[in-house]
Amino acid sequence: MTNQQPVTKDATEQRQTTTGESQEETRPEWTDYDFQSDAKLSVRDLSVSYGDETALDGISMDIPEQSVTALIGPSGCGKSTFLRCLNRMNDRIRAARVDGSVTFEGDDIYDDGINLVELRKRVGMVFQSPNPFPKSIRDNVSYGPRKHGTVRTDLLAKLTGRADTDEEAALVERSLKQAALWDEVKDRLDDNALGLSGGQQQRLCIARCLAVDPEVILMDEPASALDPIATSKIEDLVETLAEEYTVVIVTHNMQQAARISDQTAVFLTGGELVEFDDTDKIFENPESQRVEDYITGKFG
Ligand SMILES: Nc1ncnc2c1ncn2[C@@H]1O[C@H](COP(=O)(O)OP(=O)(O)OP(=O)(O)O)[C@@H](O)[C@H]1O
Repeated sequence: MTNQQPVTKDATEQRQTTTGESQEETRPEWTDYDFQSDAKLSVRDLSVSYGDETALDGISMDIPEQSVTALIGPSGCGKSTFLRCLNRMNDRIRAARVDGSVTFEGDDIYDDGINLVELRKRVGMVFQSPNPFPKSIRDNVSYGPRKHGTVRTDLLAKLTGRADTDEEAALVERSLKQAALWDEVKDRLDDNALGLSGGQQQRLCIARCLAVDPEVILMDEPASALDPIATSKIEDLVETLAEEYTVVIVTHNMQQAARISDQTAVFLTGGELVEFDDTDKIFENPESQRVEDYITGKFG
């Protein structure tokens, strides 16, 4: 029998927290991910609190373009808060205080004078529960382009014969095809969207997001309310979308993160980003003992 003591990866002394998560030193190099493309979004020293409670604590992270970045971690570690910071959705939460910067193609989105409507057009969002409008499938998709004036279909345009009817039809078709929904709905575009299945509704919400030509798509657990077949369709879709768009996705499902993402960021208790790297590296050989414990199901 050997006399060896069990050692952690970096031999850092560890303590168990009440959540079962052990505490260890966090090293900056574990989050300093050196990816081989341009950064679409650069986050620096981002902290968020809700009243007295810290939800994110000094996060710095670059998000590579045209790829899928997964955000994983136990419940309450700040994944959704982080996602909402990327298009300033936290502005809608009165108690939220945001410090630090998020740069999108050179501009700090937290600067005064940023046009939030334009920002959220370029950095779109898909939510956990499908939330189509109680309107026709067609109107759901064309709602954004009409609002932004990309297509004109108002009464005056119609009366003067200047309505962009063909343009609108083409945009609806393109967006529904991109969202892998066209074949299922092309013969019932005027039906109410609420009559679609949950999975179809979620792909419609993705089509609605795509219709305004975003560059980044933020997804907050987009498949968590769906059955396995609908989930698999969303996963396939996310991988396809990343050929053209930058996708950032929050998921509780680690197999899903491993299947569809190119890189994974692991957040842990206290709103801390512990490790960010290629997804294969995170799942096969993480640097942090806490990340390994989380991934192998020891807590969370
Ligand atoms: N609108 C809010 N008002 C007050 N506190 C909030 C609000 N949203 C989130 N929080 C708190 O901030 C912390 C982080 O929450 P957040 O939802 O970002 O975590 P999460 O990792 O996405 O959790 P989950 O996986 O359960 O969705 C939690 O302690 C949560 O209670």
